[in-house]
Amino acid sequence: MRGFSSAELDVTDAVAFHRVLGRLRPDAVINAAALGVEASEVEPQRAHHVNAIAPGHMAQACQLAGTPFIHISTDYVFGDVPDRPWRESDPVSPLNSYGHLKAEGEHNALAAAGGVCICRVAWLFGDQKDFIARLLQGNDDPVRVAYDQIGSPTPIFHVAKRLLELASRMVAGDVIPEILHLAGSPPVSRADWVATAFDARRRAGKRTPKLVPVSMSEFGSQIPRPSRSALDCTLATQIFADQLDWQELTMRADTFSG
Ligand SMILES: NC(=O)C1=CN([C@@H]2O[C@H](COP(=O)(O)OP(=O)(O)OC[C@H]3O[C@@H](n4cnc5c(N)ncnc54)[C@H](OP(=O)(O)O)[C@@H]3O)[C@@H](O)[C@H]2O)C=CC1
Ligand SMILES: Cc1cn([C@H]2C[C@H](O)[C@@H](COP(=O)(O)OP(=O)(O)O[C@H]3O[C@@H](C)C(=O)[C@@H](O)[C@H]3O)O2)c(=O)[nH]c1=O
Repeated sequence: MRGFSSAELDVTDAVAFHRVLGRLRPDAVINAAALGVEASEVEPQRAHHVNAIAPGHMAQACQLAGTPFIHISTDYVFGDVPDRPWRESDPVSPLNSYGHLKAEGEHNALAAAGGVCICRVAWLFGDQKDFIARLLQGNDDPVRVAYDQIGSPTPIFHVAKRLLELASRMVAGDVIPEILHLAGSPPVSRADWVATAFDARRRAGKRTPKLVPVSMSEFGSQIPRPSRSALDCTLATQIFADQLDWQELTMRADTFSG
């Protein structure tokens, strides 16, 4: 497996991508490059190139080379409406620039080529830079966490393994859905997710701040976020034996630093 930083390969540079593809002849390409929620508001043009345009030309180049292409997308392509987890077949309904650009990136990748799988993940954790790790690295005590944002926390290393397995299956010629939800189950509020981690840390005798559940509106962010973006991952259980469980890893005291 070979990973690239943006300095080694700028995904917005179609010629450079084509050259690397020709030189390395990879079995498959997984594109995780993106600008996040804040950056997509602050640097809209760069975000448009990375999040929306690049997936299209990468998919096209991969198809020409006969290389399966997996593109990582997000729960934030969805908005607020249904009171159930979002299915792959639901139309996108993004609320912020990041969500709009990621939705455009999905569309461009699928329009450009076959041999593409869009994998939507959500609320990634387990790299010591995630939401809970950041709460623990800060000095706030108590920490205030939204009880009214419901989503699908997704363990990074477990989802990475599934992405590699998916890539192998695409290489083997298996039929894979064009869009696949690969996120943690069951749906949970941000506050309950954090409470699960904090309760386990407390039991393990680790320093743990007090948790105060608050509403999303208390953060007064200028950037709208979906209050219900949990992903229905039923389709993935037809490919992988079980669901991705966020609870076990959230309760492991060494998952989050601090
Ligand atoms: N974090 C989360 O909770 C979620 C993330 N996702 C998706 O997962 C993927 C990874 O997100 P996350 O780990 O949060 O993001 P990070 O911001 O941690 O990483 C994004 C990566 O994109 C790279 N990148 C940015 N611009 C370019 C470019 N022009 N060319 C090449 N690489 C570039 C960066 O490389 P470098 O550092 O070298 O500049 C960085 O490694 C994204 O597609 C995101 O949309 C989806 C749902 C949830
Ligand atoms: C700082 C803070 C935020 N919040 C809430 C407000 C808001 O709803 C949310 C914002 O947290 P974050 O900044 O981690 O979340 P955000 O940038 O919205 O996270 C997203 O990242 C992108 C890349 C994705 O694709 C999404 O799946 C999701 O993981 O958390 C709290 O509850 N407590 C806090 O102390």
